[in-house]
Amino acid sequence: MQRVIWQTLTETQKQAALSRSELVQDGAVAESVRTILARVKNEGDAGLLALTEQFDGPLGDNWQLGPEQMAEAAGRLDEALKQAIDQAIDNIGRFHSAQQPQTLALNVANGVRCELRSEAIERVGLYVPGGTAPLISTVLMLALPARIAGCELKVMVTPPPVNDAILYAASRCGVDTLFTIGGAQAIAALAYGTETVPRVDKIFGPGNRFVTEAKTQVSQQGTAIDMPAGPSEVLVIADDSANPDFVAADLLSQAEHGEDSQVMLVTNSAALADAVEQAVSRQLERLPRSAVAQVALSQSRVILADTLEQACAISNAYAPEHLIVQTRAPRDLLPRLRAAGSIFLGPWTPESVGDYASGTNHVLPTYGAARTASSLSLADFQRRFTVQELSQDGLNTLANAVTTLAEAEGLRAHATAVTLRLEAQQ
Ligand SMILES: NC(=O)c1ccc[n+]([C@@H]2O[C@H](COP(=O)([O-])OP(=O)(O)OC[C@H]3O[C@@H](n4cnc5c(N)ncnc54)[C@H](O)[C@@H]3O)[C@@H](O)[C@H]2O)c1
Ligand SMILES: N[C@H](CO)Cc1c[nH]c[nH+]1
Ligand SMILES: [Zn+2]
Repeated sequence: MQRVIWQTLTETQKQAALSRSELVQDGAVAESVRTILARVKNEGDAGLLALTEQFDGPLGDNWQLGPEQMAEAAGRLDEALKQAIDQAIDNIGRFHSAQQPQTLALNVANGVRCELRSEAIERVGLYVPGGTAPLISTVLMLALPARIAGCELKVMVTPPPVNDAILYAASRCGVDTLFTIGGAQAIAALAYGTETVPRVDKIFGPGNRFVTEAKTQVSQQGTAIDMPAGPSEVLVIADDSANPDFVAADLLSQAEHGEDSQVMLVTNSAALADAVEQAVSRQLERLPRSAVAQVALSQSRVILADTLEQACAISNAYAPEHLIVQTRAPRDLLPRLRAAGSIFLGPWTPESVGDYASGTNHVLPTYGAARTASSLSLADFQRRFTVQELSQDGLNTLANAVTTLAEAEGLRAHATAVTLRLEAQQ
């Protein structure tokens, strides 16, 4: 990890220190994704299967699985893994069920009733990554809120080969159909539909650069998406009270996701920075995915700040997907933290708990989108709409305001829709 002293940097150097990994910003990805999307749009299943063979190997005939085939996986799965999935389902289910919105209804004036209602988005596509690791937990993060929201059709896609744990999780969360397809070609199939894959209204889920770019491109063509949820990121704010081994483990837990992951340490203690770097080297030796983590670390930074207040400002400027705070009084910093997908407070809250089982959603905005985008929640699977109903008295109360504003805008028909009704009362 490259070390920088914040106070000594010029503005340009500060921007460079907080830039995303070069692998994430590769311009060639957009071009190849455009070609992949066009091929699936024009050729349907044939294009989809050819692209799958090119990037993931031959598909075979059983690339579509229904509820019965998913349920069969339960019999083949290790009991301990089933229990872990079940415990995670309990907590994620609890946290997302509690997010159910109440219908809002009020009389804003006498005889003028306004309501705010929510209803589930009908057909949703759920992308579960599988290129480097089969993300069983992502099945839960997508399919549980979709089921709790009441989405009618839940189509899951994941790169081949699919394992029994993914099938079990999908079955427990009520997925209707699962296709063993991945990458940009799977996003294209969900957005445009093919002879076999149904077109959906909104696509959810994280993925690598190709998947995230594909989501961005189809969103510009009319298919809704959740957010840019790309390669994993974590920023740790720590002071000299932090345990360097804990900090190192948290940094490595995101670095091992992929070569384009990015991890940052911001600290006001040079001694802690030294200790964390040593701990990272020690822990790397025992990591099966050390080669991947090492590439991610080479694009990552240790930033020395003067104060914790400055550390918070640096974190806000970077807007990380995950933000871990390991300081003497982590909650005290919360009011200063303005931009992060999910925040983890204190030494006993590793980011991994949010990845798997605490109950919060691990699908989170990356690339700095946390400045304005939110972590995935039940609301993303629903649309809100308003209802209004006026009594005759209510219309009379509003008539003057509406006709005056309509005339001021030069929109006579708008005014007439009201005045006609006033005349009808006489
Ligand atoms: N932000 C979040 O909320 C969040 C959550 C979980 C995971 N993630 C991230 O999701 C990512 C998952 O990535 P992954 O690669 O493991 O799985 P993935 O399923 O996203 O991507 C694998 C697919 O990419 C396609 N692909 C690979 N190389 C290609 C190429 N050269 N050209 C075109 N297509 C190609 C293949 O079709 C393959 O099936 C990781 O970076 C992880 O950090 C993010
Ligand atoms: N950290 C990932 C989100 O960036 C989610 C995940 C799934 N499995 C392990 N981690
Ligand atoms: Zn993770």
